[in-house]
Amino acid sequence: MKVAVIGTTGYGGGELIRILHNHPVFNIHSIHSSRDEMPITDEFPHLGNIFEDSLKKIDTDAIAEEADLVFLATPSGVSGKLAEEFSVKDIQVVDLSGDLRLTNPDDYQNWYKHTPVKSETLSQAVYGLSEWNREEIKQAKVIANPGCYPTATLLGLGPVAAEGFLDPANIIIDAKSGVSGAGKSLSRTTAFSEMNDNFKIYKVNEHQHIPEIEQQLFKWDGGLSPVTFSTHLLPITRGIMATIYVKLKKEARTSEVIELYRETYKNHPFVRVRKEGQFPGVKEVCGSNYCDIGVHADQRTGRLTIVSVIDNLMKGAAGQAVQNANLMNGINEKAGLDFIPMYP
Ligand SMILES: NC(=O)C1=CN([C@@H]2O[C@H](COP(=O)(O)OP(=O)(O)OC[C@H]3O[C@@H](n4cnc5c(N)ncnc54)[C@H](OP(=O)(O)O)[C@@H]3O)[C@@H](O)[C@H]2O)C=CC1
Ligand SMILES: CC(=O)N[C@@H](CCC(=O)OP(=O)(O)O)C(=O)O
Repeated sequence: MKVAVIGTTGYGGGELIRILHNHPVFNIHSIHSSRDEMPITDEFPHLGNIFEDSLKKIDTDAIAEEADLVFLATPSGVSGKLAEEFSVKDIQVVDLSGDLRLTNPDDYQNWYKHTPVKSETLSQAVYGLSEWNREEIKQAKVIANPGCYPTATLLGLGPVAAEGFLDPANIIIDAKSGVSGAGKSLSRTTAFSEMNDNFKIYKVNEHQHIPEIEQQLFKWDGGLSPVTFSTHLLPITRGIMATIYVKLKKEARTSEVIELYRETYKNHPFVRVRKEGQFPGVKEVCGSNYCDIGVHADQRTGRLTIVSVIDNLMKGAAGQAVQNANLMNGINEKAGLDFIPMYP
């Protein structure tokens, strides 16, 4: 199958090339940029002698005519416009941005401060949380690939939320991300001297991933209340850790919760649940599509601590995008993604 990538020169786009280069079914047919045509190696020298195609202009008619599937690794605001054009053409779309994730356009306007996409496009988009929406993804033509923080958070909360076990008003998500989560554009916050040897909270109670997390949580359990969600910048390149504190409606032992998580994810190869007493670190998933989860039920406070880690560029972006493209096309979910994490 022929695939095209737009936004190829970004971190998510670069990661798509790394995955797709070895994919058994998808062939990279064309790569695109909003800038002048140039070899991809001018932007990404690490691809030298491996993948040296030239970037082409973004012509949506030509792309849809030649390719079977397009990945949009473009910023919010840009992706939505492209998705509107592609959604009426004969091509599958996987969008890595936040433009198609929120079903309520007012939420999108409020949290992203951009004009929402047309309702005809939005209604085609299926939320691509692969482990929880598999059957819908298999039928989809347009995928809204989940955000990096929502992926870690929702995979961590899913088993207890979907069973209706959560005490509604006590959900606190303390999340931390590596700097590549912010993309490659220069900014004061991500400058070396600001970020190195530092640890900062940002977008306090106003992060754009809050409505995305709540949208899925409320789908699992309509009785839940708004969540507290905090984001921090870690002085590392890749990785997200979401440490989640919840209360369950009835007391449970750690071993019982682990059993629930293992049962829930038993047919999902990319989620690994740690044994009692063990918790994952971000390095244990780095460069891979895995989400690793550890849990502990504190008998003293009655709270459950859930720790969920992913690589933001893989399971949090390009990896899950390819996983969804696999599902959409009836290909083995692990195709192109069967990497052992880079360790140490
Ligand atoms: N980084 C991460 O961990 C995650 C990112 N995402 C989302 O994935 C998308 C890509 O993120 P990321 O790769 O980090 O971002 P980057 O900033 O690293 O790259 C984005 C790319 O988009 C292209 N672009 C910018 N403006 C335009 C435009 N007007 N028209 C067409 N293309 C444009 C640029 O390529 P060029 O200049 O060549 O056109 C740029 O390289 C974003 O929507 C982001 O929110 C989602 C989950 C995690
Ligand atoms: C570390 C860091 O800055 N991360 C970014 C993630 C942005 C992102 O992925 O944006 P959408 O999913 O909304 O498109 C942030 O917190 O805004």
